[in-house]
Amino acid sequence: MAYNSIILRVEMNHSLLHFGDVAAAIGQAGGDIISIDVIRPGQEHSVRDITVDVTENGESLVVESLEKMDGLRLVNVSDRTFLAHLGGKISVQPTMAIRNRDDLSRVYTPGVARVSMAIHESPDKAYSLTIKRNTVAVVSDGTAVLGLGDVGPYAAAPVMEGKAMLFKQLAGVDAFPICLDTKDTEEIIRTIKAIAPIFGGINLEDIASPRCFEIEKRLEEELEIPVFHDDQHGTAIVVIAGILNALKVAGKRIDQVRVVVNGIGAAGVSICKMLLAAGVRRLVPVDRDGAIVRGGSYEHPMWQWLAEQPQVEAEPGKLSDVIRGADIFIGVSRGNVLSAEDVASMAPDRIVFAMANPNPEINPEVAMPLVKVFATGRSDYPNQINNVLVFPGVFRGALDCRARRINEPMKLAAARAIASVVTENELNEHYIIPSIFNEQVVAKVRHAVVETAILTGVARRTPPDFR
Ligand SMILES: NC(=O)C1=CN([C@@H]2O[C@H](COP(=O)(O)OP(=O)(O)OC[C@H]3O[C@@H](n4cnc5c(N)ncnc54)[C@H](O)[C@@H]3O)[C@@H](O)[C@H]2O)C=CC1
Ligand SMILES: CC(=O)C(=O)O
Ligand SMILES: [Mg+2]
Repeated sequence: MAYNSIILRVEMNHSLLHFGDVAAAIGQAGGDIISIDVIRPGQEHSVRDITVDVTENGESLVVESLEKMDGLRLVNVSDRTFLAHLGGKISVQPTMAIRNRDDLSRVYTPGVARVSMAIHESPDKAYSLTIKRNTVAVVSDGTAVLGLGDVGPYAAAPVMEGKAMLFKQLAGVDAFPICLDTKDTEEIIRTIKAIAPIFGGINLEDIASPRCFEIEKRLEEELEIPVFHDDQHGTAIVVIAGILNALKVAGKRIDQVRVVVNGIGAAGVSICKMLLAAGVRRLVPVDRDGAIVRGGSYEHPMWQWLAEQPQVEAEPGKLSDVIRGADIFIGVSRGNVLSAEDVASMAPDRIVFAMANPNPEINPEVAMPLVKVFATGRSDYPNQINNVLVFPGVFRGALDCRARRINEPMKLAAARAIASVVTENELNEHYIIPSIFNEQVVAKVRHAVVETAILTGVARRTPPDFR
């Protein structure tokens, strides 16, 4: 069950009610009291902040029940999630203070001019003398934000700020959100190329398909820094990591399972490609109109590519037809598109990854009793399959070895590294993927990425710990 956390500021008249009455009313309305802070004590009146977890639609029930109470005034209701966003979630900090004119003349004019000329003469020095070596742009046009769809660049910003926080906290990478007010492929490419000089890497985020494929391909060809579409490759890498471990739990082999991938957009295409590279022999890609079949003809270039792969099944049908007998369902589509009957029709010891955000393809409470292994993209259930396990370590590694690009062997190595964090002894149906707070994740992904970049010749520098 998903929860929101709210803070209720209440003023109580003690001649008419006690705190126990208020706590009971909150409990009866479905709220779970987490903490109580006395803001203003008093014999006759007091003011308290009560922090309460409520179900996604439960806030109004709690508020209504308190509003009905004699002797209680509800001063304010605040949502802790919104409070965490006030003023945005990141800021820029200088690396030194400017305390006097001497400092000023070194970090700014006239001293800075010598540094500019040094970079002008030798552009590579941008890596040692500017923020380039540790800075990534998180770029979105706001057209496929989580599973919310085309909500625009302003609404995309909180998600991109969140990604920037995670880059910094988990991997020490300085990431900056760039939300573009254009949906034009050429303009997006031109803009990213124009801002690239200050960045050591480009993380594309929540850009709708199919334009995301062209944007990434062109930028990879035309820029000398790594470009990585997180929703495609970050997601595919973490899915492969999860599948490798889930198959061990289910006692199945990757070359023997039948896999249904629902939602063949940015994430779905990349997942399908990586599943094929990892050895899947029976694949059923499904989008809104049903299965994408071998031999079919499609306008979408990546669907056409899928239709030409020998491992893709030729049988047409809607999701509820083609899911019958499948060993694995991977959803990267929309919330609530998979029914309990669909899941029950799959093969025994089935694996379901329902990864649409924020609402998975099926309610976890409904699905969990029906499957061997269940995972979502969310942090409030076991087995969080989320690309946050990937992008911090991948960019840490790519920046440290100054990789020109992030190639397929580097992605597969990252997936294996994530899977390896869960040891054979620890592995079980509720623990197939490590937590994002497990410190080994970034370290192992970084190591795998650097090692493979060096082996495949895309590294332009060998980090000291690899010499
Ligand atoms: N857990 C994680 O780490 C990640 C989760 N996601 C989630 O996956 C979903 C898709 O993300 P993207 O690929 O970036 O979006 P996208 O917009 O590129 O692709 C979504 C695809 O789903 C299809 N679709 C929509 N409704 C469908 C239905 N009822 N049945 C079958 N297909 C349907 C669309 O036609 C489209 O092809 C979103 O909910 C997103 O939040 C995406 C990336 C990472
Ligand atoms: C996690 C993520 O990147 C998404 O849901 O779009
Ligand atoms: Mg995303």
